[in-house]
Amino acid sequence: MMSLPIFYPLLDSVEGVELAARLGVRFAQLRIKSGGHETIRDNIRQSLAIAREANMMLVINDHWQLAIEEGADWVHLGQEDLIQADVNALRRAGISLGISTHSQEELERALLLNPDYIALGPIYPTQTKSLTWSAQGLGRISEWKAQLGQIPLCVIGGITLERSSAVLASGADIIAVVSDVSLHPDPSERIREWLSCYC
Ligand SMILES: Cc1ncc(COP(=O)(O)OP(=O)(O)O)c(N)n1
Ligand SMILES: Cc1ncsc1CCOP(=O)(O)O
Ligand SMILES: [Mg+2]
Repeated sequence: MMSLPIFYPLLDSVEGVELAARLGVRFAQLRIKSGGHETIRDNIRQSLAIAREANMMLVINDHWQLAIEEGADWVHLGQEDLIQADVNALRRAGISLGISTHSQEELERALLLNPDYIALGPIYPTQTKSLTWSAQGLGRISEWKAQLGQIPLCVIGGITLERSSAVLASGADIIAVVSDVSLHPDPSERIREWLSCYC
């Protein structure tokens, strides 16, 4: 299993992808939650072109069909996305797959799909997404890690640079962040700070 970068920002626009690529981020996600089909396609196409040029791995969230059509290398799917998704079609297209999990049952279901990373969240309370799951806490990270073998463990939810050492010490391999970058008064500076800790 390939080793993936620690810092994994989730971005909601082509501009965000452009900024991350320019600053040297190596692994990022395009997470667009609204907009028409063709607008989303256009955003995916532009973002993939920017990422390719910068040699940045870009994960497409949710839009697995567009990801196949636009030649993406990575897709992230949640449990509800998996109900509709054709994972075999993703595999035939050579696409690597990250899957969200929040419970033991979801983890067992996700592992059957041979994922390229497993995400666990929310580790801490988050304002970014309304979830029925409460904060998992650091103990769950170690529990997940013990079951994953070589599969990288990505953690998400309320994680800040200040909390990063604790989640890594608990067994996380990858740290996904939204608001620690997007709500920072200076997102470029925050990305630089993350990269100075985890290049
Ligand atoms: C790295 C990572 N982890 C979790 C998620 C959440 O996926 P999902 O549960 O499908 O929710 P949405 O992001 O689609 O709202 C993620 N996108 N990335
Ligand atoms: C999409 C998602 N899935 C679980 S928590 C979360 C949001 C993470 O955002 P933040 O880093 O701002 O807490
Ligand atoms: Mg989703």
